[in-house]
Amino acid sequence: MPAFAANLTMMFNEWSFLDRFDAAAEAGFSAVEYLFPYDFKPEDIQERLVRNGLTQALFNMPPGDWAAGMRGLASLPGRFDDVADGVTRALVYAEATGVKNIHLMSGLGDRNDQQARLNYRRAVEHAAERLAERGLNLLLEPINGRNMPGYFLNDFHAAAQMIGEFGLTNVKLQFDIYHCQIIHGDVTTRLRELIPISGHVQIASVPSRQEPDGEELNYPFLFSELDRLGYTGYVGCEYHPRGRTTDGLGWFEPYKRG
Ligand SMILES: O=C(O)C(=O)[C@@H](O)CO
Ligand SMILES: [Mg+2]
Repeated sequence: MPAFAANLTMMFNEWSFLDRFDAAAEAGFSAVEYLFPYDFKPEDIQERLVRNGLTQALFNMPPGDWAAGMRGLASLPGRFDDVADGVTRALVYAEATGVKNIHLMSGLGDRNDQQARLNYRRAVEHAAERLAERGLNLLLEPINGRNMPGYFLNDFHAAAQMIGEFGLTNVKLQFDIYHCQIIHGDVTTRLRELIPISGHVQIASVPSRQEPDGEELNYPFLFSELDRLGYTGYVGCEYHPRGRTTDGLGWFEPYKRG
């Protein structure tokens, strides 16, 4: 049975950010993830994790100016020093939270542009080396172009090929099933191919990106498939609740912490 992490950027928005940890634990989650911790003190996040017996499953490196439309810096020209600073900042939060997986967003750009590919490779290699010193994984996530137009890493096959070329044991795929269904479809086949190189899985219904309890994908089947494939990482619930978060947790009943 998969272990689920509540995504506190999207779920439990009825509470302030720090109170979402308490609400997720109360709802039966044993782990949490979110996009960015950087507006909060590491020790305050640590206190909420410890108080609630929660595992920190994942967060992202600083993405640049999100409000201005930046979606990561790794493939961008002239931003290597900012990527390196972001790794330093993320590691402070890794130390406080005990997280084992950190996602490096690629940024917007053309994956066929040779210079962008070189920038990306340099950023990934730098971040991966520094994370490896602490026994952490660096995750790379393909994101669909409808949600993030112009995103550099917008294809699962290209991501897998790059991960193979980089050849770094702590660089892994972040397999967001929602994005995979939109980009490629044939999700079960992709899981069978790519779970061996994946360090984290995320879920949402398609097309609404709401609770994983209907629409295009049969999640109970996919959860069993993850078990059959021997996946032991977390499954991040990266969805927008239709209404109150707790009202939409019927799908989670069989999986919740007792
Ligand atoms: O958008 C997604 O999907 C994510 O997982 C976020 O972390 C943005 O990268
Ligand atoms: Mg995702």
